Amino acid sequence: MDWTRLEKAAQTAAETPIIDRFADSARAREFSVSAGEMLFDYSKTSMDEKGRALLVEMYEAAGVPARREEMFTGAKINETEGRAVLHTALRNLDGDPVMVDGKDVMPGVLDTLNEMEAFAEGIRSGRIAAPGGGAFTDVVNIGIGGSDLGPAMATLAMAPYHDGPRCHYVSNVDGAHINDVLLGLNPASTLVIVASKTFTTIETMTNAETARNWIARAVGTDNAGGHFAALSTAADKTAAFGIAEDRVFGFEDWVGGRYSMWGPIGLALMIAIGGQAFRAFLAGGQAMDRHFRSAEPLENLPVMLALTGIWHNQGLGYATRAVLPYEQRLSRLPAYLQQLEMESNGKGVSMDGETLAVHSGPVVWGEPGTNGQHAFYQLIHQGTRVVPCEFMVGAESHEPELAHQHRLLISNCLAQSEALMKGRTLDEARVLMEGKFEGAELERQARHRVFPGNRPSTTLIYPKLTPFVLGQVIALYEHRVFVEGVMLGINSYDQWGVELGKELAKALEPVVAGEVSGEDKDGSTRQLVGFIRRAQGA
Ligand SMILES: O=P(O)(O)OC[C@H]1O[C@H](O)[C@H](O)[C@@H](O)[C@@H]1O
Repeated sequence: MDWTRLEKAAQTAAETPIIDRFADSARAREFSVSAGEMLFDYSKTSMDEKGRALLVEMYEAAGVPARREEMFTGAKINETEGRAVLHTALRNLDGDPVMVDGKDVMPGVLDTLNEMEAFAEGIRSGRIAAPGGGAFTDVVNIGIGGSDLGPAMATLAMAPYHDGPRCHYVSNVDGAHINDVLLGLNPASTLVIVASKTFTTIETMTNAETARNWIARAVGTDNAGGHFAALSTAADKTAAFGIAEDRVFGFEDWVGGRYSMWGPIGLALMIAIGGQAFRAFLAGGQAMDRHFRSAEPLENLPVMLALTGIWHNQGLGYATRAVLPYEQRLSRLPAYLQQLEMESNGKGVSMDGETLAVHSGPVVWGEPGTNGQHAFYQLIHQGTRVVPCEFMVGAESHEPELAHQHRLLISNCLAQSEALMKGRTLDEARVLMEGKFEGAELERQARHRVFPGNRPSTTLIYPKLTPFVLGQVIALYEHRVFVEGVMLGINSYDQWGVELGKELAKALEPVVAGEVSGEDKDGSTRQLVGFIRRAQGA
């Protein structure tokens, strides 16, 4: 990969102010791409035709199209774990064969989907009732990371379609989390879903134990099992926990945790919105898969989203990107994308173990607009670092009676990208302040009101945040991560970087408990443990 060539091309292109590019009346159209009814406009960036051609050349040279076929057809592209990467099979609703180790995985995927649906509809209708009688009123999903963020994000996003029992999510090992969630619930009518791919994650297993005690105290140990279901790849461990086989929805190791909401990990979402809406969500993902697999690079939305990301991060050195949904119901999307993007592409070595020649994936962060405007946009507009912004907004809302609010929302979204690009010159700021100040004070006041402008942003517009559109958006971001990962030459599907902390936490627990001295620890760690133990009166 000729990263130096990209850096030079990007720096040269960035010398032209973004706004000047609109002298070409075709700029907006030519630097936009659509998939279905969704439009991605990347014209408010410094990317020019030459730079884009280079990016496409690099995309081809990295072998992305061939790798993409390998992913869709079940090759073991997660090389460090020797696994296929087949979350796309979970939304392959037509059941076209997908082979792993010579076996078609689709019959199993579709059977599990049907079983999940039968269970979810049973819970929704009350046909599957609590052991003491009566329908379940509340569902508590206990999981963390990929076993939490997807369904939790989507349950919020799909509020207008939520007609099933209330759904709650507990992830943190901090006892405050489960305590506060359970506080308002009636154990006799609560279903607990233990969601863990491995069924070994300490946070989840600890919370599951707490929930089991809470249920058992109220309904008796014998009845507790009827309040549980499990989502996991580890059938032996779910059985050992005491969850009946017909309450376990399994999946295979070729589904990564952060890619797993399309299958059993999406059960709580399915209970919330029903099987039909959940299938519409899958269909949205499947539509994006087809688009990604067949469209030429310049017509390919995930590819262009990825190439814009590479342009900003590896080309121009912008270390972060902000995801700014103008959609309150996507309030957890930035957190979801943090795991998806940073756990996938935050790697320092390439697939073959060599140190990366360029920076890995960027820091991803964000909040919904307009909230962020009243908080951190100050830095985005006037700070010394450039933060490429990814805006997204629906043309329509679910609240037709509040159309004026939606107009305000859209106007704010579009105004922000316009303001970032245009900025405000010193002359303009001076004119604004004339009459209020004069002389040196006018000069000083004006300078504070200058916006450098020329700050890049992209905007994704979709018709309305339906289950289908949510599926498209999530699959879009998954494929963007894939393309960026292949171009960087890394394995986007392992996560060794989370292991060390887990190991050390395990070793520290007896030190914190005072059972082990901790003499081998560094001075800082010893000091912190000592302080905590004294504060606890130990
Ligand atoms: O689903 P689980 O096996 O409980 O894993 C939950 C999460 O924890 C791990 O540490 C990984 O970093 C995540 O990728 C994963 O989603």
